[in-house]
Amino acid sequence: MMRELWNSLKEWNDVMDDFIGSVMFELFGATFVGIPSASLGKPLSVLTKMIAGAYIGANLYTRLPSLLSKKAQVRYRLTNSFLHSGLFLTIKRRDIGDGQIKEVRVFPKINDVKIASKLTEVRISLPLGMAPEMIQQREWAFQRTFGDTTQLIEDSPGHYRLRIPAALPDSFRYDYEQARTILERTGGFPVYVGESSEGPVAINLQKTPHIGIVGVTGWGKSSLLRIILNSWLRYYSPDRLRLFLADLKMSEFGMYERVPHVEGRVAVRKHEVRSMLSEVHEILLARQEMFYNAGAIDQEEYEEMTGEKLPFIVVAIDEVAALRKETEIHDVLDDIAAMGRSLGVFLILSQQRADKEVIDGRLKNNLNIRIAFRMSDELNSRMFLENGLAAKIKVKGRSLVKDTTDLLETQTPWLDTKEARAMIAEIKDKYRDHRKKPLLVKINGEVPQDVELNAQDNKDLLDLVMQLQSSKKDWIFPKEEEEIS
Ligand SMILES: Nc1ncnc2c1ncn2[C@@H]1O[C@H](COP(=O)(O)OP(=O)(O)OP(=O)(O)O)[C@@H](O)[C@H]1O
Repeated sequence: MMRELWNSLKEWNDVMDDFIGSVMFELFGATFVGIPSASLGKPLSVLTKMIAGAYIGANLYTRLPSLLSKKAQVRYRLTNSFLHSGLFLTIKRRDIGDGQIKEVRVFPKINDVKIASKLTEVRISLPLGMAPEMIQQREWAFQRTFGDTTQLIEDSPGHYRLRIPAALPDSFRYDYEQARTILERTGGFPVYVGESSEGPVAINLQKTPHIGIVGVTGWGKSSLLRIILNSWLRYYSPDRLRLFLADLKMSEFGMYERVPHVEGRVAVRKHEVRSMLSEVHEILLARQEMFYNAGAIDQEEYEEMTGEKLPFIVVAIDEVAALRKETEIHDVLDDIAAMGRSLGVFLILSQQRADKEVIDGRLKNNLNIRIAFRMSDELNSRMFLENGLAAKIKVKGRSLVKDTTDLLETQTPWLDTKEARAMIAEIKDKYRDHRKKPLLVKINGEVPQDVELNAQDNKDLLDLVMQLQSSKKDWIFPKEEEEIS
């Protein structure tokens, strides 16, 4: 009871603070703090105070509604952050009262505040004589005031925009329709990565290829992989999407075994990953030749020229750090990272840390989409995102998504394993009789354009692939003189 009373008193006190601050701000603008009224010269003092009183009264009367508005609150909090971070110039002026020279502070000018349900934007311009670095080096102060994902953007020299995204909910359920809508709207080869305060987020992998997911254990990496894969499996047919999955923790990807979009078995041992990647490498080289022969520079152009749609190929590896000593594997990953975009082959690599002992610099540089859940410390976060914000994440499933330009705070919708399995069962059922085109069957160096397999052949081929993989052998192709019966 006492605590509640105390809390409401504190709340009231905060509101009053904000209110009084807003009044002062609205009346005197962002240009002056320190009003020199206390030291007014005797003869002028009464008169000036009367004028000031009348001015305050008139302003209060006309501006009261706007003083209580959210915009005024934003202005007040921003001015406060200018003040506390030292973002002002100190200039000398003559006091109108006593004629003495006094120091006054000149703050950046807040030109405009726009508040929408999902985003607040503030336009700021610098006063004459203020160096741009002064504001650029104080993004931290705005983040402290308005939240970690606040961004300062330079619109033109001396003119800045502060983007303040609305707060995200801590947890909400996965809704496929929401994912589908944004996948459709994004186009290319989109990946759905969660919800930001501005709505659902999808990124076109054809433009920004390869994803790195990092975060300490238990903060949402697997749950993100689940929503990425499940959204894709429902959105694409196996003729448009093929997955090569490796799960070195032997936990998350088990549920995707025998899904028609998934090639072979999920690799759980290093030698299985090696053999899986040698297959992907074959595909990479074959596509390279195929596109070259057709005179196409990438998958998009090849499809346009030939009218033939090829499947997007994704290699997803959960806990890639377990492979850090496997140079052969890393060579293939490097090749995919470097050439994969144009050939329609993409990587999703997930791990707990991002330092160079775990993932080499070249590979990391090619992971154009970086998604960080909570990270162990600022240094690690800086290495991955170029800022320390991921170490401050306090909500499970909350991540920072950085593509080549933007940094967005997102929340992964929650899809529990039971629901994910139910979705997968429906997908398996939907494609039960689907005749999947083999991704690549290399016979005597030829890549057949159209191989029709019936359901039994398809199953036999799949069983053979699985046998080969589980017997730890690499691909076996028939010798030149052998006939295929
Ligand atoms: N998007 C989310 N919304 C709500 N809760 C979540 C979300 N993501 C994760 N959690 C909570 O965090 C727990 C751990 O999540 P998850 O297994 O995805 O973490 P992880 O980073 O993959 O961990 P590990 O590396 O151990 O596999 C979940 O069981 C769930 O309770």
